[in-house]
Amino acid sequence: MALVPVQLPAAELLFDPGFLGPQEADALLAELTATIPWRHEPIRLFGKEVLQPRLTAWYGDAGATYRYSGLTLQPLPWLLALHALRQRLEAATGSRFNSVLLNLYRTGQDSMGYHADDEPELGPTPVIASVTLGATRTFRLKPRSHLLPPPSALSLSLTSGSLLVMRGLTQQNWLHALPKTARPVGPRLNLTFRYIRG
Ligand SMILES: O=C(O)CCC(=O)C(=O)O
Ligand SMILES: [Fe+2]
Repeated sequence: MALVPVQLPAAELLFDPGFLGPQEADALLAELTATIPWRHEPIRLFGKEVLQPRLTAWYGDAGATYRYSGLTLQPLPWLLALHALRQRLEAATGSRFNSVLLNLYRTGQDSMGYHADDEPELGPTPVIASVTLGATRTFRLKPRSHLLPPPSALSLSLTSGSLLVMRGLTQQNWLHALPKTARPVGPRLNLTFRYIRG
């Protein structure tokens, strides 16, 4: 399948529900779930130290260090499967990536709050390629408060094997989140490929 634009004001969003086939997505989910040294990182939230509601891992080229929420993450060297996925994403998007953040949402209680991927090392108009494996979860985008009149929020159902690309002004004008769900859902693994400026 192919990347198709998703209409969103003051943003550039593309979606391909079939970037990976179902069997390929299942096989990659099983391999990565088993082989990644998952970390459960603390973050500071309103001055208090708490554990993130998800497991994470960071892979990339040497030197692609990533700072967020007071953490400095050193990348692990590329696994073969992640390196191969990076090459396919570079071909599909025409953009380069030197790192990937993996998030494992173990259950519907794991989540990610509203944020923008707007760390300085990503630059002003980052290209973020987001691949989903496993359970379908709802991804939400809401406009930042400076967008007037405020456009409507958007919910996208991110299914296994799908690819969502956020680029252009998306991070400057919108926030995104992966909310908890009360539905009983299995694990979901999300990979966001990024380019960190050295
Ligand atoms: O899990 C997702 O779909 C979103 C992950 C995300 O926003 C991030 O890693 O910055
Ligand atoms: Fe994000």
